[in-house]
Amino acid sequence: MLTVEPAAPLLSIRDLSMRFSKSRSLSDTLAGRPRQIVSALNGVDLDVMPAETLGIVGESGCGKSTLARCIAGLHQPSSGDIRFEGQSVIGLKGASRRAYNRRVQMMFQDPYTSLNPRMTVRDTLREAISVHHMREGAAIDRRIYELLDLVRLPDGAADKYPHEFSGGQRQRIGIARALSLEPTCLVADELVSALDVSVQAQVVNLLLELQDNLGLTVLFVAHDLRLVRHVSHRVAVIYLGAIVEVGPSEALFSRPRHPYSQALLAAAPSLDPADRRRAPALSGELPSPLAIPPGCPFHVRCPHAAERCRTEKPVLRPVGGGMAACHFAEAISGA
Ligand SMILES: Nc1ncnc2c1ncn2[C@@H]1O[C@H](COP(=O)(O)OP(=O)(O)OP(=O)(O)O)[C@@H](O)[C@H]1O
Repeated sequence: MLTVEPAAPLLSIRDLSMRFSKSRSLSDTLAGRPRQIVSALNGVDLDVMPAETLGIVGESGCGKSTLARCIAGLHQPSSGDIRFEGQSVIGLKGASRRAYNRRVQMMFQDPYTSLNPRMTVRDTLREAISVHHMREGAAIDRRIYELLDLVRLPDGAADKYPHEFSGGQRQRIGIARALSLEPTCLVADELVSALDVSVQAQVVNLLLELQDNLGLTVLFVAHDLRLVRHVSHRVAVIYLGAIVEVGPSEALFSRPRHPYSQALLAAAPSLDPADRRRAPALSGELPSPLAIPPGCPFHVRCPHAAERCRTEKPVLRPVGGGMAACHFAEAISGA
């Protein structure tokens, strides 16, 4: 019988932690108080499959951007491993670091701040293409028009400056610049949250089309759960710097297994009212990442917390068709 091997992950993240040391106020310094440590990521385990769109959701301050930046090589994690096509990328230097940086491209909320206002689109794209020696001579100009076509901008856009474009068009230029390096993976951190809703849909649909046509892997970090549901094949839910649930998008949105995912979805005004009836919306404040609760980090806000949750940290384990880090996931989600 023919057996089909499951595809190997493009990115494999294991026990990834990122600690920042908080800058001290003058009075703390004078009093000789030590610097405080912010645990932005606390043992993230996550696989990202080739050509999938993986949504990353969680409350503000849960560590979404820090995770995105670690994956894109903009932060050096404090511990743990990130493997790309099976090879660790931690501590990469020189040509191998440049090759990784080319293949994993980060895109930001406001490309205006990352586009040089004194450079035309042509110069911006030419610079990106030349730095990585992707093309030479006349092939660079041909590639510039190809890229503009890919992001649905007219040829005339090449000789304009960033301020001559709308927010949505600038976001397209940001995407074209990322694509100019022929990446394997795009990391989109709140890519469209600064845009009007109608423009958001256009940019997101363009991203979906490119993802499909070019076989890109996309990490889609966003607050807007409806948007995440629309674009993602799978979704990872992050809480206080750890993944608490990951699974196929439709399954996760229709039947979340972790009480945090249940509460997060219940709190989202835009989702199906049937989802909202499932669980009470989030209560209490997000604990400070300076002092993460022991045991299950969610127990202080969890309506189902039991004694075990206060002492024993749950591991991410298979539940239903996905994974959840809750001792009682089956009982509370009726699995
Ligand atoms: N450079 C830094 N120095 C100190 N603390 C940081 C730094 N970057 C992030 N943090 C802290 O790490 C935690 C996680 O931040 P992060 O920006 O990753 O969260 P987030 O989920 O992306 O939030 P948001 O949705 O608001 O962007 C927060 O407490 C934040 O204050």
